[in-house]
Amino acid sequence: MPGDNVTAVRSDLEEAALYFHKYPKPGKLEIQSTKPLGNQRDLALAYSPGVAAPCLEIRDDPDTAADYTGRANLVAVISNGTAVLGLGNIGPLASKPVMEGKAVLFKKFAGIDVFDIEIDAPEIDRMVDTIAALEPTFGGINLEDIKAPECFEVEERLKARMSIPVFHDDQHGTAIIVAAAVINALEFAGKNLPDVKIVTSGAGAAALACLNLLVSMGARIENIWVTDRHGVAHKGRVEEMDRWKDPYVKDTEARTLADVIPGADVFLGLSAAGALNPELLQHMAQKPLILALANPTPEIMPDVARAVRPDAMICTGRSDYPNQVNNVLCFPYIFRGALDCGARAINEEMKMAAVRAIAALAREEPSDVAARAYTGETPTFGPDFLIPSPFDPRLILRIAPAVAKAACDSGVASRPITDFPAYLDRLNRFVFRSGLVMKPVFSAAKTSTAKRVIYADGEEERVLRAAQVVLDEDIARPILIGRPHVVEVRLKRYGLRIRPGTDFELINPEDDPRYRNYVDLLIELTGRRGVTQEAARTIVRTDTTVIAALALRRGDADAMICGLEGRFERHLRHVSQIIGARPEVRDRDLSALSMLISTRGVVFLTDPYVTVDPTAEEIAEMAVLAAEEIRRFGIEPKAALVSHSNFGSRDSPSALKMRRAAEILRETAPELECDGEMHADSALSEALRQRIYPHSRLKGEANLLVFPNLDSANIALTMVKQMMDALHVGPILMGTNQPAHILTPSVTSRGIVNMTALAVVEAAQQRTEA
Ligand SMILES: NC(=O)C1=CN([C@@H]2O[C@H](COP(=O)(O)OP(=O)(O)OC[C@H]3O[C@@H](n4cnc5c(N)ncnc54)[C@H](OP(=O)(O)O)[C@@H]3O)[C@@H](O)[C@H]2O)C=CC1
Ligand SMILES: CC(=O)C(=O)O
Ligand SMILES: [Mg+2]
Repeated sequence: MPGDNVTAVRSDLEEAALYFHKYPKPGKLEIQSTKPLGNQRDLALAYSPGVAAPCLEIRDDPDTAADYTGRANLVAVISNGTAVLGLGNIGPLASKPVMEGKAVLFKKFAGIDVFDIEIDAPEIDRMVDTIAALEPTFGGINLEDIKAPECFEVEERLKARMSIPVFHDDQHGTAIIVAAAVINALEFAGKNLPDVKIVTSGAGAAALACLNLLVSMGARIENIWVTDRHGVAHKGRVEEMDRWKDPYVKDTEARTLADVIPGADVFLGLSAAGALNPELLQHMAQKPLILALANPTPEIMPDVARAVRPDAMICTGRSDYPNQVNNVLCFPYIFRGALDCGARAINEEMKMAAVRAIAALAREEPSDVAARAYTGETPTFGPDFLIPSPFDPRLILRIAPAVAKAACDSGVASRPITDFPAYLDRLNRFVFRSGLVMKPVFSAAKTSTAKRVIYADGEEERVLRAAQVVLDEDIARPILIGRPHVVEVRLKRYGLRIRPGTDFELINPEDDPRYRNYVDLLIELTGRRGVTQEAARTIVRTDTTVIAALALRRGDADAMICGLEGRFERHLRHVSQIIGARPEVRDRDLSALSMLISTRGVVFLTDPYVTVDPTAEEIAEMAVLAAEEIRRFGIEPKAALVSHSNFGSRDSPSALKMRRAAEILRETAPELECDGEMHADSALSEALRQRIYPHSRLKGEANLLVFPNLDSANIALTMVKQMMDALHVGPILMGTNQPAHILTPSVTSRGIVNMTALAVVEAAQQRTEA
């Protein structure tokens, strides 16, 4: 009955996905203007009468559309809804969430703008005519979730008619990533592509394109067996046969998947949930490769497959298991490369370049920067790491240039790239501008050996929500300080699944067995500063920041997070007294670093929270500590000592202080790319800096701004944050003897998760150094 499924019990993930899509605004994307529209003049430029000028330029020279409109960076993700994931023919309207999803992935991973277009066109002619008519709007067409065999003819005819890349993602995006996984898996298993037996479940868009690409790479047709819902594609079969399946038809008595799977080296599932019976795996060859790629539920779940074949290499299309073989690893970057050189098509050379780049990236030794980012825990090439993770920031840096180069070499680029190092530099800047900057920290946190994070504000809704996320994501093992009855009621109220005891440890400030020890430690640490026995007892009962710091100091936790309520200075006083400073900064104040992530990029600021008026020596030290912290993100620091004076233009005390700090840094930290004193705009613009002082040691854009005092740093932080709608990660407290962070009352639950990941990475690093 229609609507029956509405009453079906939804999983937590389904509930969360519905909420995610509905709030705070329905859907996943919106249009944003890239030009100011603040006054009459702007209106006259953007719209009538000014807009006529670019219109006429484009009329006279169509190539200038790339200069005057967003077309060269705009892709259409188009579906008719006939094969949506593995959900089948659910229609164009119901496909819209998937297409919006592809659109945001294009934007996030490769900075490409997308209009998602869902068309009511089940028939080939209508689909082709509709899509071909869109050519003036777009720089490329990404066909999505259109069923076989119609998709093959649609793509063929559009490629012939259109002069922009037309790429059916489910065919070629999938084929490229499958080919990369196959290359790497076979190397690991010690097998050769021409010799391996490949059996498919599915003979649709994705499966046939994968086979065609593997054949072009050396797989032999006689070793390939294709099955679908009607069984083996065999000679004489009439059901669901077409000219695209014909090359794989076998003259055979075999009829079912069970008949053909014995001895198979590769199972390629691009069909539907549960299509592979686990028992069949027993008959596959040694070290088989199982690609169970149906979405959202694979042909077989990895743990079920692993139980039957411990020697297997297993891949799925999902993000919650190792080896995610999903076309998201390909489509953003192949289009990035194609658009950047104005490719008129995506040809075989470009596809092969993508295959090689992806396969090579999985085996690549981590670069210095990546190794730092992953704190040496980068998964290395092997059965559980056959292909890179979708969040690897190097994907765009490897795939896009390889694809663009192949386009230029094969003659399809209308704007060939001549300076590849400069192109790579541009892509690098994109990586650091996107929120991907937090990803290496999350990866490192997941593999950290020091995961116990204690939260002073354990009754707070934001902390409870963050605790749920860090547990789900395996980032940390939370210890919450809070009264059990309060925590319990709130967990229920917010619909959170985590429970004390089983999922996290709870310290009851009113009654905890460790209370005596904590009081003794506090007296020991502060006794000489006049804290009496009675005062210590009261403090430990009432101040959760003190409890968190004492727990950390005693080794009951690896890192602490506090500061959601009350004044920063109060928390800082406790942290300073109980945790203290690292030996090398013991005679100085602690300091803080903040990261701002906006659409314009990532910038770090120090010190917006702690030291009111630091000396030149303290400023130099802060810069060194901040640089160390920034390297944790896999970013090479470029520091500017900012001032109202620009390279000696003023001689006020604070200008002299910053000049002196620059001198100290030149002597004590020559490896740090750093200069000053300078204006903030000179720091952020190489062109401006060059005009004033062409010999600066700082090249490109500074990513670390070191301020002369608390006022300037804090005002800059809050102003930029507000005006740029930037995400604040921090404050990151620097110089403490153990990882301890004092957040601010305005921090969001997402901010707490970010700081937790960072604290866990710091704790792991300290443990390694100890
Ligand atoms: N991981 C990834 O990156 C990708 C995964 N996919 C997944 O692959 C699957 C197929 O997508 P696509 O090729 O675009 O769709 P198509 O509709 O073009 O093809 C589906 C194929 O699967 C077959 N099939 C369906 N159900 C079964 C079953 N129970 N047993 C055996 N065969 C079956 C169909 O056979 P018949 O014709 O007899 O119905 C058809 O051959 C989907 O689950 C999709 O999510 C697709 C692209 C990328
Ligand atoms: C990943 C994808 O494109 C699909 O499952 O259809
Ligand atoms: Mg798809």
